[in-house]
Amino acid sequence: MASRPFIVGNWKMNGTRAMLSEARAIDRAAQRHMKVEVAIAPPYTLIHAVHREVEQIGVGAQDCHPGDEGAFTGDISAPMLADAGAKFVIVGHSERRQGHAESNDLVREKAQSALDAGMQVIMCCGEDAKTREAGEAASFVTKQLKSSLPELDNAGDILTVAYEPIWAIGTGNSATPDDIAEMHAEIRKLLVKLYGEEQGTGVRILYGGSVNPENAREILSTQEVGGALVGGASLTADSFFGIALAAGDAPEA
Ligand SMILES: O=C[C@H](O)COP(=O)(O)O
Repeated sequence: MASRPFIVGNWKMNGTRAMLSEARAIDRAAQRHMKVEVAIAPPYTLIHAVHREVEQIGVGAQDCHPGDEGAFTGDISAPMLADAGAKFVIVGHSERRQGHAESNDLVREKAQSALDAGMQVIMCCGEDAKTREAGEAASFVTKQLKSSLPELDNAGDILTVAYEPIWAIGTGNSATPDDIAEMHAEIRKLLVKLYGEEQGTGVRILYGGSVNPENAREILSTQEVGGALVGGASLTADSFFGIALAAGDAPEA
């Protein structure tokens, strides 16, 4: 089982070169707090620049096309991302699944493409409010995940799962520790079933959805939470590192 908590900032469609100073500040803080693994996924336009500026943190992408190259105007392939310095790709984020009508099959192809290009994958999953209210959150998420995950021999080394209930994203309304623990236990069961005991328990399961420096400690000490996928609060080094500090017992910066 990977031991260090993994704190990933998803900058979404935010950031110009002016944000490179935040990336540098996050990197400096990460160099002082090695008990936590820190990464950011800036927009495509900043991946190479961030990669060149940082030493300690991981740099990844927020999506990729499933193909390697071709006539796909506006798309970016996994090999291009790897070439730009990306070490991982987030796939299946609800903002892609909903806003771009991405199916589980497409998400799985994207994940495979990222892995083929030598990168790791952060696979997102999560239910909407209606599904949770209907009491179907666990069955929805496990089905979504099962259909989105590629076949793997070494899942523990190259795969991270991020549980992000859609109703918690950007709302200030994070899921309760009990709800998170319950869902992560279901996800862990599925991972062990798909990849076997050793590899399945090695996959880190992140929680995402309104994580901030104030609620991070409670969320990150919840059973089976291996880290956080952070949106809004990852946009400044101060708030993002407040979360990273809560993830470990590192001294204050
Ligand atoms: O990828 C990150 C998640 O969508 C969470 O976003 P948030 O922290 O702004 O709620």
